Amino acid sequence: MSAAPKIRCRDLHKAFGANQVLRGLDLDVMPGESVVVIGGSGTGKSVLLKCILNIIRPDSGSIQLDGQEATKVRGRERDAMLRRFGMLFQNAALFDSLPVWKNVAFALIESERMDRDAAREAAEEKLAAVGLRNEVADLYPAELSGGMKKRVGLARAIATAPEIIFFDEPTTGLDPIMGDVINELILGCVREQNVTTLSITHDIASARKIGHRIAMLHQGEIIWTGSVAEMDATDNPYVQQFIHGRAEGPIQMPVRRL
Ligand SMILES: Nc1ncnc2c1ncn2[C@@H]1O[C@H](COP(=O)(O)OP(=O)(O)OP(=O)(O)O)[C@@H](O)[C@H]1O
Repeated sequence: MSAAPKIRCRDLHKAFGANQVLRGLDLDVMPGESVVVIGGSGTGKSVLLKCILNIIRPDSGSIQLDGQEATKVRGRERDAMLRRFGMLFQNAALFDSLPVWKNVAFALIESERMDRDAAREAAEEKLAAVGLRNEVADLYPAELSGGMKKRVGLARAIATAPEIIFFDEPTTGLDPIMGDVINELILGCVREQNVTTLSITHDIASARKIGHRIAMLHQGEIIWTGSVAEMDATDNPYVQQFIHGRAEGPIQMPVRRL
């Protein structure tokens, strides 16, 4: 691994009104590294991804991609930056009105102006890479199971051969076996395409499998980071509570007692 991070976040702050979500967040993701951000519901994991994707503008702080400040780019420069990313959304976010192959080839057709035949061929190749047969190419998203939708979402995320892929809850809503199939596919993509990935998940089994490094987000900051083995060995009470899913501990969930 080279010494310069692919993604470098420093002292990120983001509030929505009185709700201080990010409060001085620092995070580095090295080239070819797979980092998984864990943390409770509403801690700001999605806000962090959206800040890096330049969908939400942080109030202050810096986000650098290969050393280039990402928070300031606008217009075409921003579009060019976004094209370097692939994204697998939590609900796969497929276009219901388009057949599977057009969903997969969407960016190839729209941004890269690939002709129809070449785009179809590329889509079928990516579908095969995620274990889906050609017959699926002409189906519509409504005809797919949740696991198939995730695979199609993954095929779309890798279609443009991005340098960085974001995975937003890649296994949520899937049974453990299909969840593991998706984890394996993610690992395969990371290995074969040498991409850098940043994932957010509640699923500790998934984090263990796909993460070279785990980063725990709590109260707007990354409070702990380390390998899976270090996560298991740490006596950090926040990490321990989270990975063991205990209600009791330093992390207080805002629940109303009846
Ligand atoms: N566009 C927005 N406008 C106002 N508040 C927002 C907006 N986006 C997020 N928030 C708030 O920011 C906080 C963090 O939300 P976020 O979606 O990042 O949480 P999360 O860690 O991804 O949670 P989960 O694991 O439940 O998906 C929440 O309190 C949420 O209400």
